[in-house]
Amino acid sequence: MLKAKQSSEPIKVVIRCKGLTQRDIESKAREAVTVDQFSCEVRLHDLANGKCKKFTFEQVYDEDSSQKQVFDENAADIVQGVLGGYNGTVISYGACSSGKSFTMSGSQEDEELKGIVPRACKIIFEKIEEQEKKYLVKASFVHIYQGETRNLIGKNKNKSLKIFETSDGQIQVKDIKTVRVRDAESLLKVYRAGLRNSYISSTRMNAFSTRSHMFFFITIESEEIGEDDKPYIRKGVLKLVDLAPAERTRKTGCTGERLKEANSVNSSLSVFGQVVSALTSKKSTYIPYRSSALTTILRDSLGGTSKTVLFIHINKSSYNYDEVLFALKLAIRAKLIKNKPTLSFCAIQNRFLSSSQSSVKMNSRRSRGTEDASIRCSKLYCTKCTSRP
Ligand SMILES: Nc1ncnc2c1ncn2[C@@H]1O[C@H](COP(=O)(O)OP(=O)(O)OP(=O)(O)O)[C@@H](O)[C@H]1O
Repeated sequence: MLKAKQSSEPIKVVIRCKGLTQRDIESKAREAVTVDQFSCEVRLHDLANGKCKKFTFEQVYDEDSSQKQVFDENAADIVQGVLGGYNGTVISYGACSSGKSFTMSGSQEDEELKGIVPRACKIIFEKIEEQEKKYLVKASFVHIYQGETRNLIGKNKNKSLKIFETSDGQIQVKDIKTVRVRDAESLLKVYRAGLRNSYISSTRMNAFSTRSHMFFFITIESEEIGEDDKPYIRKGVLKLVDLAPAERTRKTGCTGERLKEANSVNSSLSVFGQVVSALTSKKSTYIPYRSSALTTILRDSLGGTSKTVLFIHINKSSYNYDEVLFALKLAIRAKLIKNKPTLSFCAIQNRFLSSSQSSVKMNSRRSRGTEDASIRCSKLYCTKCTSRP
């Protein structure tokens, strides 16, 4: 694989605030966070002693931000990049009930409240329709529950899947279920089917709290004829990641199985924080990606070749002061992570997408047992890889 020198760019860190809930108001909580959307400053007020901490980011959304605005200004470019042959990642991080799933999934019924995933599904096929090229779109949906990676779709949902590294350094999930899709509706159907299988429980903070880290992968390949009249393939993988909440168990009041889940999530999020710290510290010589399944899967997204947006969600209530401070400190560090987005553009020996099918063309080659979540070059059809500006 020939690799041109890629320029590095920081990952984009976006703060999204959620206002006081009825419950906050009833419990006499006050707003501890104020936002200046023009200067992109978040101010965290310690109401007990009148002190205020200030943090500045590239993009900050107050509670009145619309789902469309959030998608258009942050995720649309990532989706466009994936259609063009880059890997792209959107990560939704935050404490319990801070709005992570609202940002990723949103409402299924109300068009205006639809989140990033349904909007991405729609726009992918709108863009494909505008092109002359042939496309192949595939989806996978896995989650990490109590440290184990499992399919959220397909038959074997209880099987623990192995994550491994190939000889050329790619991270793969063995036996990941992959579905080929022809339109936005089928893609969204895969997502919804997976969501129905996800683990959601009621906690003191949220009646529908996510108990596992969820990864929806959309792989897009397109075929085109290059300037040398030979066929080429572009391949990009979109990772849409809804993390389980960083949770103070004394606040959420969980016990038994819920407590085990929370401890497992907290430990993987702690490794997430360590990876962010290691990537942004001049002193560190080792990045502990392998210390959790979560960071192993996210290796390409944090300090790798993906274009990445990290949403940090915060509750404005004074009740959440400690969690907000923790999340903002993580966000400030994450701003310093640099990725090197790399185009996957491979010459192939034969055209592999049939011209008799419309819009999205299906690949006739046999599917492999293992599908890759972050592959840059499939040896199945690659004769050489190169990069284009
Ligand atoms: N920006 C927002 N505007 C309006 N409602 C919101 C917003 N963010 C979150 N909500 C509402 O707050 C509630 C909790 O949000 P959500 O389930 O997305 O939180 P979460 O961070 O995913 O929670 P958990 O970590 O417990 O799974 C939901 O009812 C959701 O609709």
